[in-house]
Amino acid sequence: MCYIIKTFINHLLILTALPLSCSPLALLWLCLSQLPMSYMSCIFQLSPRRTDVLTVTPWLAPVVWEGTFDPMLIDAIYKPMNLTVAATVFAVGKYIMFLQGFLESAERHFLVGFRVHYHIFTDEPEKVPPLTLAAGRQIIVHKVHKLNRWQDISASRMQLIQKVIEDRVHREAIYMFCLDVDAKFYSRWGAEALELLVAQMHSWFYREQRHGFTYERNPASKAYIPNGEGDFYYAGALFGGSVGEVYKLAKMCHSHLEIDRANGIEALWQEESHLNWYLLHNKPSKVLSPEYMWDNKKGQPGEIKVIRFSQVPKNYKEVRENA
Ligand SMILES: CC(=O)N[C@H]1[C@@H](OP(=O)(O)OP(=O)(O)OC[C@H]2O[C@@H](n3ccc(=O)[nH]c3=O)[C@H](O)[C@@H]2O)O[C@H](CO)[C@H](O)[C@@H]1O
Ligand SMILES: [Mn+2]
Repeated sequence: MCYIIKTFINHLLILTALPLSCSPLALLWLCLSQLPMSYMSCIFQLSPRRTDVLTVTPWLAPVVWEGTFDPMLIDAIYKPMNLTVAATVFAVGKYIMFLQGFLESAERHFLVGFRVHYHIFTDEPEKVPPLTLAAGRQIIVHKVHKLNRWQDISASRMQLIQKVIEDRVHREAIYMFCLDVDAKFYSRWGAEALELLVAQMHSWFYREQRHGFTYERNPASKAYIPNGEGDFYYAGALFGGSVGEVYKLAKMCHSHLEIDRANGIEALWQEESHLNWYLLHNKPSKVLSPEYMWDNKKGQPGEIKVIRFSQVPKNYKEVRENA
């Protein structure tokens, strides 16, 4: 505290020592640009700015909402680490139409200033748009077979995520995120999302009570969550964390999907149901607010100060295989 007061006094002294001919804007800029990190964090962080939403879980994981973090401070901490973050994106069948909008908007808002490896899984590699990416960022294309049912395409992601981590991501990246392709970025989606195991409150369920969540309710399924249990309803469209944690998650969800399949069971929301089971038993160390994967169909209620990433409206019958 002493240090901060001393720094503040120093800044006042700098100000008074400047020639009066300096414009007030230039003075303000000079003053702000001199502020050390500790002083900035004192200004921006030490009073609760969100009291309208849950900002910490009962297991003490932060819930990231606009206003709960200082983006400059976050970047100042993470950028010097020179991290590589992998992102898996599936664009199979007609979903290839979403890829360009996804990638172009990601280049504007997704972990800007970080090294990002986009792992694109598609049955038509020649249709991946030839984009020029920012320095340190690259696209890696993986050819996959198109499965017949959209449910299988969506669920097959767990197995392919597991495999790509084994093949290369474990030595190429520190963190990774697994993202739906039918969405666009609109605003900063940054390093504040990095943690060991990261999940997102589903935009349709963050105000619901537990009994309203669409968990799998069949006790014979490996995704079964009994009534009265559960924390949040997490989105299948976005999860991530350290490469090691995502590997454990994908491997277990894949194995549970296989066990269910062998027993002739398909959970209500396929891999999303298994993801919710996994996250109930392995609590995420950071929870992202619905800002991080919104659905514009819901408008913009007061607590959503920023829409960072949001689903593109689509006609399911047109884009999904065998819908
Ligand atoms: C916001 C959210 O939580 N979305 C989930 C939800 O609806 P969604 O409507 O978001 O599912 P979806 O149709 O977008 O499918 C999920 C993702 O699978 C990929 N894909 C799917 C079909 C296809 O023909 N080609 C293709 O590439 C693509 O990356 C897509 O973004 O339910 C799905 C159940 O299966 C998944 O759990 C989604 O993550
Ligand atoms: Mn989607």
